[in-house]
Amino acid sequence: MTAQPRETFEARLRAIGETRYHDKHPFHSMLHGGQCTMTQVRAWVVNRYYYQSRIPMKDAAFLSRCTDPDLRRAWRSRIEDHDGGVAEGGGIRRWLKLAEAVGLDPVYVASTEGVLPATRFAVDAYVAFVREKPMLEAVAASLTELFAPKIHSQRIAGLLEHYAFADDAALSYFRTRLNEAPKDVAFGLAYVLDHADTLEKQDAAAAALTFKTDVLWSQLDALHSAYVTPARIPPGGWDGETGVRESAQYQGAAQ
Ligand SMILES: O=C(O)c1cc(C(=O)O)c2c(n1)C(=O)C(=O)c1cc(C(=O)O)[nH]c1-2
Repeated sequence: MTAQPRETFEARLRAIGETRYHDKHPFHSMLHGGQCTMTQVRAWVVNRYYYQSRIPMKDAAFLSRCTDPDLRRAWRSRIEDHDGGVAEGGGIRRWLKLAEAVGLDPVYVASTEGVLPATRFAVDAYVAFVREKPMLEAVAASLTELFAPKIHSQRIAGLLEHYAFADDAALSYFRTRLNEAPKDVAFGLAYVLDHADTLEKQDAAAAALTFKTDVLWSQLDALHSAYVTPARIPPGGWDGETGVRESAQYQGAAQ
């Protein structure tokens, strides 16, 4: 079957974000609107660390299958963005700065103990998807980043306005992503538009992007179910206390 015209296919991909991206999730409205308690903010930081920690692993899985040196060269900066160098670190270290700012022990957060089972399943499914699926689908799955700069900007503004822990140092992860993501997404989008040259491949790429929106949405469903009243923390989930520093300034309700 004939492929959709490039513009129609791009609009189709963007429409997936319009309807399914996790900026529409109620947990994000609470977080960005200042309605989260500090326990809920900490639960988000603990769980989202797992996603951060697995992103460079999924990019390494991608690179391990990649036979084209040009594609490898373009892709490898994603790992550098998250891991950085020994001295300065990268996105993972910046996420742990956020963990400290909200009163969590970064060693506890980095241990990934307390990560909700559903978060683990969702994130591990993303890594497995990138390891196993055709390269086109693996790239297409990363295109949720098309929609990430908007949510990162909303998050910076919302956290600064509503929470006492938030300052430029605590939020440096998100500011840095605003600079890093556009180059990744421009490359990824061009790759998908160029390589999805049949309707079947376009359908597969759209399905991969939809799958990825599910990966993101499921993580927030897990948080909402565990930590928003009527809270139901599953066995193994963070208990709201472990890893909270005694000196944590920001106890109690959102501030
Ligand atoms: O805060 C967010 O909502 C958000 C979403 C996404 C995304 O859409 O997958 C990423 C990020 N942040 C992010 O910081 C990041 O480094 C990242 C990498 C990837 C990816 O799939 O390779 N997505 C995302």
